[in-house]
Amino acid sequence: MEAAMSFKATAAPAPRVLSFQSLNFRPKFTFLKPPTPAGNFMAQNSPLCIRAQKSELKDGPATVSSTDISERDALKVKEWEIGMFQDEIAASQGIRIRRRPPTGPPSHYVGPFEFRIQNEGNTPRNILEEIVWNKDVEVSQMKEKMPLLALKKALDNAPPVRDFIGALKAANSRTGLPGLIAEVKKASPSRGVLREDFDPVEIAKAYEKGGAACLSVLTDEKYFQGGFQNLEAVRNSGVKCPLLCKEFVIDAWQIYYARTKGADAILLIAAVLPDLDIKYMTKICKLLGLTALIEVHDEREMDRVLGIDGVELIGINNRNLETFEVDIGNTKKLLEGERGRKIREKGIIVVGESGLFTPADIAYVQEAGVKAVLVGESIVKQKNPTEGIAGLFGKDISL
Ligand SMILES: O=C(O)c1ccccc1NCC(=O)[C@H](O)[C@H](O)COP(=O)(O)O
Repeated sequence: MEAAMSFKATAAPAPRVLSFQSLNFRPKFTFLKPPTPAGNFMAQNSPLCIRAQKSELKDGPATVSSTDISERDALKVKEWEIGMFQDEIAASQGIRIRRRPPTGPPSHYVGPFEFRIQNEGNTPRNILEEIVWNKDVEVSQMKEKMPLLALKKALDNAPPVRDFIGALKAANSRTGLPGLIAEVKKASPSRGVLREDFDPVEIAKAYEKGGAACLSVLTDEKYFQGGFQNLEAVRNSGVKCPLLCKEFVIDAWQIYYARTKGADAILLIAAVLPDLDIKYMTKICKLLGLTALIEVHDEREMDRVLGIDGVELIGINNRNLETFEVDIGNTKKLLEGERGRKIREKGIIVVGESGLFTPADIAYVQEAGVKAVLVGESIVKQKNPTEGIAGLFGKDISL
């Protein structure tokens, strides 16, 4: 396993620089241009594509004496302010997930009780927020080991991209049933370990044999016991189904990384990413030939995503990632009325995700309007996942 992949997200994020809050220090922000076809891509760090201008750091802001504050400290101040700015934008779009702990020490901090109480905002509000905060640390460490330039070079050796949406449409027309994205998933925060004897390649082959159109491979290690080594192994195993990299993407760097490991598609979660991120990341996906599966969970997220040009594939998650509650009625609710009409008009393919166990569940979400489904637990838990697929659809869909 290469160095970048051996990382486990246990390290604590760098503490925020609280003492600078009181300084009257206003940064200028630069919204970077989207990537050009020539690959003139600059925003390798900030998901919101916002950068403090470096020249400003050199001269120092007018309101703070440049002898008081080193360039390094100034950079920290800017990073802190940019972080605040990101969360403000996200909150204005109804996003409750903060990108990182707002102040003070990280959640793992075990120092004096009073200090912990003062900083209790640093405790994640729910599991999704905890995952995102860990991912923030993990990604920044991985980026240090493998900067974007190196990743771009690695793209030359990546296997060719396969048509994810094409495979779903073909399966749908062939069987008259939703195309199946079968998930290679060992464990999850809500269900614990789903399968002890977990061999990702064996499971992937069994899924393909059972008629899966595409596969979803969990790459998060800490919460799902997945990994990029699984994605790479499945990709190199001869399995032909296009692969979704099931990650918690917070940074465009991860999209490049997923492509170098053989992904054909990647998940973007609207509960985590503001519109600007989704727009920007969708463009990067297009540039790399990847399909973006944009996941929504409620009406507000669906409306935001429907307002974004170029969206081709939307997943409706029946699992509330903050509470773990699963309700397949969610798919129906989000496809009713004007939203369903807009989706059909735009030719967007909808994927029903999570909590699908029986042929009746499949029929229900198909009736609601989905052309594809994403299924993990109900098939990965079966001794023979090939038979698990037949059981889920009520018939052999490999024919
Ligand atoms: O599954 C979880 O517990 C979970 C928790 C936090 C964030 C994401 C989570 N799951 C991702 C998914 O939505 C599912 O893996 C996927 O849709 C398949 O669901 P299922 O068929 O119910 O395994």
